[in-house]
This record gives sequence, C-alpha cells and structure tokens, in this order.
Amino acid sequence: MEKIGKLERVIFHNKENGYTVGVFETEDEQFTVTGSFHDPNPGVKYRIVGEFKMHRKYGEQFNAESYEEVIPDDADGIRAFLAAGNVKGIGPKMANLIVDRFGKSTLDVLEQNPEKLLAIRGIGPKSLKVIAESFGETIEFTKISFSLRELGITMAQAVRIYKLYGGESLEVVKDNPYCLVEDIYGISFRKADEIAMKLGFEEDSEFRLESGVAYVLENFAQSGSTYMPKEQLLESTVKLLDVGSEQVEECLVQMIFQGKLQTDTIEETPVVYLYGYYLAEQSVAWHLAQIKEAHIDPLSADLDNLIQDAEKNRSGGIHLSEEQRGAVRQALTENVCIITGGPGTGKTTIINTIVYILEQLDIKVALAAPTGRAAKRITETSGVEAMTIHRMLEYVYSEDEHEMNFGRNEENPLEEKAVIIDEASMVDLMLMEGLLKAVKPGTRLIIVGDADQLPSVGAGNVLRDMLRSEYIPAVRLHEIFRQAGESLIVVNAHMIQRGEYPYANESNKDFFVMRRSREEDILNTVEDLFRGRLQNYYDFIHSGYDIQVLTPTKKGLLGTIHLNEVLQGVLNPPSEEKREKKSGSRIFREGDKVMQLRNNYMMEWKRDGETEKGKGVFNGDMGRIEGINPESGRVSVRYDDRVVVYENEDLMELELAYAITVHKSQGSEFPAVVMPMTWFPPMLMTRNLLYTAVTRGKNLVVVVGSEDRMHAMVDNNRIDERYTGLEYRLRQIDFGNTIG
Ligand SMILES: Nc1ncnc2c1ncn2[C@@H]1O[C@H](COP(=O)(O)OP(=O)(O)OP(=O)(O)O)[C@@H](O)[C@H]1O
Repeated sequence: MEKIGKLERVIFHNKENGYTVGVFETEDEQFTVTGSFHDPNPGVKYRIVGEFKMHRKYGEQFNAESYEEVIPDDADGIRAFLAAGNVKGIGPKMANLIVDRFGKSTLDVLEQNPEKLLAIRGIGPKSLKVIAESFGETIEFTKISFSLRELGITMAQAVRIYKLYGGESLEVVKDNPYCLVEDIYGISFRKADEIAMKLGFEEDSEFRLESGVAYVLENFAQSGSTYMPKEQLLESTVKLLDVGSEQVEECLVQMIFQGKLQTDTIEETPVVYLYGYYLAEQSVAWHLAQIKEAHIDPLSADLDNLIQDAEKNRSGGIHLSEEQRGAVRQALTENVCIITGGPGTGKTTIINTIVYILEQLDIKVALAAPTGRAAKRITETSGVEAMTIHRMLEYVYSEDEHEMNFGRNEENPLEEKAVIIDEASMVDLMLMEGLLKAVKPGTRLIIVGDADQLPSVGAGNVLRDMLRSEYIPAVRLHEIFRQAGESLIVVNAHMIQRGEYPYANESNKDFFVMRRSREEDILNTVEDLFRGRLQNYYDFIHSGYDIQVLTPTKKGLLGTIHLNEVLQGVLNPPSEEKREKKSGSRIFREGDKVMQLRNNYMMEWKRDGETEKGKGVFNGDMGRIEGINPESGRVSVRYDDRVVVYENEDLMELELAYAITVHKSQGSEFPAVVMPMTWFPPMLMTRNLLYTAVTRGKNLVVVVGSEDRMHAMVDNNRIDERYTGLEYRLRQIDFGNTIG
C-alpha cells in the first residue's frame, strides 16, 4: 500500500539504525508511521510504501518498508523541501525568504524564471547561477532516482548512477542494466540481474550471458587469477545463469569475436582470459625481454672499489656479506634483476648501496614502491626519496573514458637510466604492465621484494612468476641481520617460512602468545590490550591508535566487522563533542581510524597549509576522520598531510580500520600488531598469511588465542594458487619462441 503525505512530527528517531516513529498526515487521514528513515524531516512530503499493522500496545500503525521524498506542491512543503538542503545555495533562512515571496509558485519560479530570485536580498547573479543549476539537477535527479529506486536501487547507488550517466541514467539502465556491474562500484551482477528481471529481460538475453561470463571471470580475477580453465568457466557460468552450456559456448565465441575475451592453451589446458589480462601478460613478457636483451654500456669504474666506497660512505661502515655483495654486483651488471629476501636480510641496505654507486657514476635513479606507505617507509629508512609507482608514472584519470592512464609510457618513457622497485610482491599484473611500458630498453631495472609475502591484491602473481620462470637473473638473500639477537619477530618470521613453530614469550622480547581458547575470551583480551594494557607497558605505544589488529577474515566474532564495532567503542566511544554519521550498518564518528577500500582516482585531496590539490585515494590508505559537516553530512578524512572529503555516496569506499584483514595490511608496518587466533576458514589459515601478519609488526607482535591454531597455520603451506600465465610466457621466451 502506498501513502503520500507529510511527516507531521517525529516522535522517536534512533540515529544508529534509523528506526523512526512519527505522525504522518495525508489529505484525509492522520496515523502513526514506523520504519527506517535515514534523516526524517518534519514538514517534508514523503511517499511511503508498507502496510497497516496492529500493535499490541500502540494500536494501528503504518509500517513503512520504503519511503521516498516527493517534490512538494504546497508552500509549507516547498519550504521544508528547500530548508532540508536539497538545493545548493539555499539553507533554511533563504528558503523562508524565497517561499514568503513566491509561495506555492516557488518551484515554477525556480524552474522557469529563476532570475526573479534576484529580487531577494542575499541573492546575486553568482549565487543565482549556483541555485538555478543545482535546482535543475535536483529536480532531474529526484525524478530519475524515484524510478531507479522502484527498480530496487538504493539512494547511494542512484546518486552514483546519476553522477555517471546524468539525465540519461534511466535510458542507460533500461537498455542494459548489466552495464551497472562494470560502471557502478557496489552494484554486483546479482543486483543487476534482479533489476533486469524487473525490467523483463529474458534469461538468455545476450547482455545477461555476456555479463554472466564477465562476472565469473572477474570474480576469479578478484581472487588473483588472470585466466580461468575453459571447462571451469563454462561450468560456473551455467550454474550462475541457469542456462544451457551451448548458449554459454556461443556467447564465448561472440565475446572473443568482439575482442572481450581471449582463449589460449597453457600447459595443454584450454583457458579463457579477459582480454585485458591476456594483453597485459603478453606485454609484460615482451617488455621484460626487450629490457633484458637491450645493450647497456658496462659501468665505467671497478665494481669492487665502488662497493667498498659505498660501504664506507653510505652504509655507516656496514660491511656487506658475500650474498649482499652478489646482489649489488648483479643489480649493476645485469639489465634487469630481482633481489628477494625476508625481513632484515638487508634489502634496504642493498638499495642504498646501489643508489649510492649509481649516483657516483652520474646515473640518474628512480626509486618507487606500490603503496604510499611503503614509499614513505623507504624514504624514512634509506634517506633516498621514493615515490609510489603510480606517481612515478604520472597517472591521470581520464574522466571521458572513465579510466586511468599513465603519463609515462612507451611514447614518453621515464628519463632515469635506472629504476628500482621495492616491495615488488605487491605489484599486480596491470601495474607491472604500466611500469614496464614506461621503462625504455637500455634502462637498468632492479626489482626488490619478499616473494614469501602474500601476493598482490590485484590479479597476477608477478614476482613469483618471474622468479619461477628463471628467465630473470635473481638473488635470494638468506642471512638475517636486523637485530637478530633481540628481535623474535624477525627470527620467527624466518622460522615460520621454514615451517618451524615460532618462539614466544621470552621476557623482554617482542613476540608474545596470550593463550586463550574461547572466542569470547580472545575478544575480551584484545579489548583489554586496547584499554591501555600495552600502552602502560611500552613507550612506543602512545595510544590504542598505534596498535593494529590484523585478522584473517571480515566475518565472525573475531572478524574485522565485529572487532571494529567493539574497538570503536573502546577507543572512540560516542560523545556529545563528536559528530557521527551513519552509513549502511556502520557509524563513522569524528576521530575514527579508517581505511579506503579501493583505488579511486577521482577523489580530490588538499594538502595542509598549501594550495596544492590533487586526485587519488588508494586501496589500503589509512587515515582518521577529522570532521563531519553537520549540514552536508560530508566526512573529512585526514591521510597524513592530506585531507579528502567524502560525500554520502563515497562512504561505501571507507571502512573502520581498528581491525583490518591481513590481506589489506600488505606493504605496511605498525608499531604493534595484535592477531586473534582461533578457528578461521581453513583456506585462510596458511603459513603465508601468518608470515605476512607477523612481518607487519615493527616492535611488537601479540597473538591472542590458540597456539595450536597458530602451529596449524605454520603447517599449512598451501600457497594461494592462482591461475596466472606469466611464468609460462617467460619460459617460452627462453625456449626461443616468438611472442607478441
Ligand atoms: N652486512 C650487514 N652487516 C651488518 N648489519 C647489516 C648488514 N646488512 C644489513 N644490516 C643491518 O640489518 C638491518 C636490516 O637491514 P635492512 O633494513 O637493509 O633489511 P631489509 O631486508 O630491508 O629488512 P626489512 O624488509 O625488514 O625492512 C639494518 O639495521 C641494517 O643496518
């Protein structure tokens, strides 16, 4: 049942879950309404859909399942509509002035003769323009969003759709709702499929089949694979779409013909690629071959002397081990090489030595890492200016094509004669492709990383594939130098890697296991650690914000979602001085520790105290909520010296970050890491994951829970197997086959 009327007053509103009780008035009746309202405004006109139900105590009530703001047509309604901030440039005061003057015809004036507003004090030509434009958009959006919401699209999604397709939003969605899967972050194939079914699309419509195939492949890519065995793809798609396998086969042929997919045979298995990944693998292999085969003049001075000189002048008297020297030598004699090793094996020391030597020889060097935090860490520990690979490649987001491009590429390659990439385990296939395109053959390329870390979040297994192919010269570092005597973190990391159980609980050390078996007890202990237990003991922990919880999963009592709720309550509880904002099931509060969940090249940032502005917030960036604007609801997040403002609809890209998954922690270091240890889904309980978690702790690692579970992780050496073809392609080069 649908009712259109005005919300007379709000009797009760729970900010946390939106539950609202109010008095609703239509033309001919007045009744109590209950339901979840985001921000109920008395006086505003709503269309509500639901049923009357009898409440034991309160009698008959209308239970609203959904609601929609309606463009009003009476003076009071218009006043409330404008006062609610629907039009830029008009606040409550201005709304009164305008409606006092134009009454019922206010909206007509705004639409047809906005210049009449100039008669109102406080509105000049400039603000008139803002108001008129914003009003046009508001009306258009209100109409469009209503239709979209009837299709089951949420308000936040509707805003995103409108931002992208503007006035044509409805046509685009009606023509092919499946395009939303690719274009709108947060709309899954299943959602698009629901919309399509409402719109009357057939089960075997071409759009549905294509979108289904792409979805299955994308899903696979999400877990790291660049291709899928054809049999598996057919099976999964048939299951997903509930159609015949011949239809899917036909669709595959069509998509190959359109250049969306590529088939290949890897190790005698027929496989299917999304074309972009196929191209990227080919391109990475091809560029590596070009770089490796190019002619580079040998260095003009004696290497051993140069290394000695570097030891004296750069590394503070550190005498490089034979293994380390070998790495430096190889980096300076080969066109391209890989240096890999666990924590404390001297990777940074080696990078410093190489940079010093190249500087002595007047060879310009670029030093970069995949994340901002990794780049910052290198700059801090080595004193050599490093930047993110994205920045080095001068990424630009093309708003027309809705995609990201690199300013540095084959036509405009990097000018430096040597390029060093650190933390290479985090570089995924697409980024490696971008990088290699910008490295001109004749440039030295040095790739440094720890191949035992979890592989990149994005698709590909680039570092491991390169190592396994044995196509690129590589040096593996084994000997540990960093505080081997004092640091159990480093010792344990290496033990875990070798499949041995870590040592724990030696006094004055940095690795502890607090044994608990029940999940509730683990949770209570984690809370306790945040309540000051660690802070009271360690100088380097100034507050709970210096402690990072790393957990394998999002779900469950000890998953990130629940832990974040609990730890937010401990570290940043509700307070009258702190504004809050609800988004979905989460509450963001001023002061909260947060993390950006995906690369967003469009988000603007502003640097402190400077006029410098830029675009781009990246997956895994961590910050704090600095402010929430009470009127607009915008949330300002500080990432180091930059501030990014999130609109309502952007908040789905943000998450609380008191606890994060181990996967999201790659490339970062934290003063103290706390890891709950209990039964988690077996596929997550791997040696690799434990190793990554432990190596994130700089000064302290505390495992809370079952030691047996931790040991089981050490025993589980199942490496996250991904289907990737780079190793195969690199081996092909070695066999003299042509590629490209
Ligand atoms: N040959 C050496 N002799 C003595 N000390 C060394 C040697 N090589 C490295 N170190 C010291 O060991 C510590 C770890 O080295 P470095 O930071 O270069 O390793 P890393 O592999 O980059 O480690 P991580 O990845 O954990 O940062 C540093 O304090 C460094 O000064």
